[in-house]
Amino acid sequence: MEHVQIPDPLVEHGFSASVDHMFDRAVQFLNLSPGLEQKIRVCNATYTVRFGVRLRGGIETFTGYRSVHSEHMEPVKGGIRYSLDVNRDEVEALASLMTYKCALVEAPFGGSKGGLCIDPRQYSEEELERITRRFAYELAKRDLIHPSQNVPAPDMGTGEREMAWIADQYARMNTTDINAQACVTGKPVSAGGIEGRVEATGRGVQYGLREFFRHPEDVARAGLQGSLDGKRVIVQGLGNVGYHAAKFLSEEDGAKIIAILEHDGGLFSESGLDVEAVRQWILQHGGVTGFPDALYVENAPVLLEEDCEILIPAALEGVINQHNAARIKAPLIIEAANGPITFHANEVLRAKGTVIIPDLYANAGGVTVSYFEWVKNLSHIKFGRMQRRQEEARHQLVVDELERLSKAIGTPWELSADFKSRYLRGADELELVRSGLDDTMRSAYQSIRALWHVRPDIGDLRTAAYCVSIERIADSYRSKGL
Ligand SMILES: NC(=O)c1ccc[n+]([C@@H]2O[C@H](COP(=O)([O-])OP(=O)(O)OC[C@H]3O[C@@H](n4cnc5c(N)ncnc54)[C@H](O)[C@@H]3O)[C@@H](O)[C@H]2O)c1
Repeated sequence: MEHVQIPDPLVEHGFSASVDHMFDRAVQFLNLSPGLEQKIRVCNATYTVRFGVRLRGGIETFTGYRSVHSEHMEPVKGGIRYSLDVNRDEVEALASLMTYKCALVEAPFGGSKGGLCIDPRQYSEEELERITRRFAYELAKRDLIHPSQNVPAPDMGTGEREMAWIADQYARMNTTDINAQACVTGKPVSAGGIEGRVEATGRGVQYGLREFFRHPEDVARAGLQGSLDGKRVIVQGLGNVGYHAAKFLSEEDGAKIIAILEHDGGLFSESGLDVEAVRQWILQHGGVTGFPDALYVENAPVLLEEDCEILIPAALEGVINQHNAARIKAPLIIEAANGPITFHANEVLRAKGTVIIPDLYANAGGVTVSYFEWVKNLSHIKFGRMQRRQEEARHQLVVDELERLSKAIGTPWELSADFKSRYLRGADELELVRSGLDDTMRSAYQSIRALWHVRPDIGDLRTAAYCVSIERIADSYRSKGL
């Protein structure tokens, strides 16, 4: 029994509209008052800023945004994107996805997102630093960058470098704020970041897929069987998220990356691509063109329609849409990017029985590890130091007891030095981050699949994920008030 009005394809243009339609489908299954539904759905505020920077003997004016979707928990959290396509609708859609994503993985944040209309490839590092610092200044003076109010992170076109500039800019403006480092996450480890943040979103995609493949009934719903080993995978976008996901899946799970789509074309190899070699080629040449060990396809988007078991869009939104959805052959799609499938395409794929692991779950690894980084910054203690001490103390007790028992039974023996050193060593920061991420991805998937199986009328993992998330946000409003 579904009451969702399928919008006219000719009027479904916006990214926000797509996210809202997905929200609307989910709330039908929840018992919320219309007022509360509306409160959760709408974007609270979007700030637009235009600022000038002296560059190359003249003045250049830039437009940037920071949108806050929901403050049911603070700080609000979400990346900053650098791209010429950035616009108000896009940041609002991305901010709402952040709200739902944080609730799903129980990261205690509201949702936000920012963007700057810029093609970063057109500027030198020095110019980018000046532009970034000025943008950060504009946002920070309105508390849109702030450790307890609004904490950005990397997104398309930005990374550790930009986050370090933002953190430094904020610290200079707030010299007495002892928590200044927590104003942004995704910083380099040497500047208050955390091990494992750079890989986190791609790592989360891998952990999410592993969890999916641990459930044969779920795998069967996609018409597949077995494990990730040998599965043919197509990846769109070999940036931060796509590269790490493709690398880990091929190196650690035996998946075969048969196609990579980039901004300047695509690569195809039935026997599998060497992800590291392609990445190095892109870093040196700015794109995939000319890569020697694969078939080059100029019209890359057609590769989305190739035969494979798993499709991983990890670049832009709206790439699977009303024009190509019917031709997508992959039985399983994991949305590493935000919003890669429009609402219409989602309808077509649902009807075909394609299983979609949705963005709000699939790429939540980034915000999960950002949360660890934020906590590390606020606690002013190396992440895991307390756990490590406790772990070492517990392990020492076991070793002592084993040695005491061996003497007591009169057959003295000694633990090898190798065993002792490995056993006594507490987990390091990277291990703790990875295990925390794995745990988060596993438990979030359990909560979604439980609903997917118990309520067949819900129909798909995306709707189930929205239901879990919206219900948690509603609970927060119910307990705390508006
Ligand atoms: N970085 C994170 O931690 C993070 C977290 C959650 C979600 N995401 C989402 O993941 C997606 C990718 O983000 P990222 O951080 O990897 O960005 P990125 O800038 O590191 O990489 C994006 C890649 O996509 C490629 N690309 C651009 N246009 C393309 C096109 N038309 N066709 C194919 N490839 C194209 C770029 O060349 C680049 O290699 C975005 O949707 C982002 O919102 C990122």
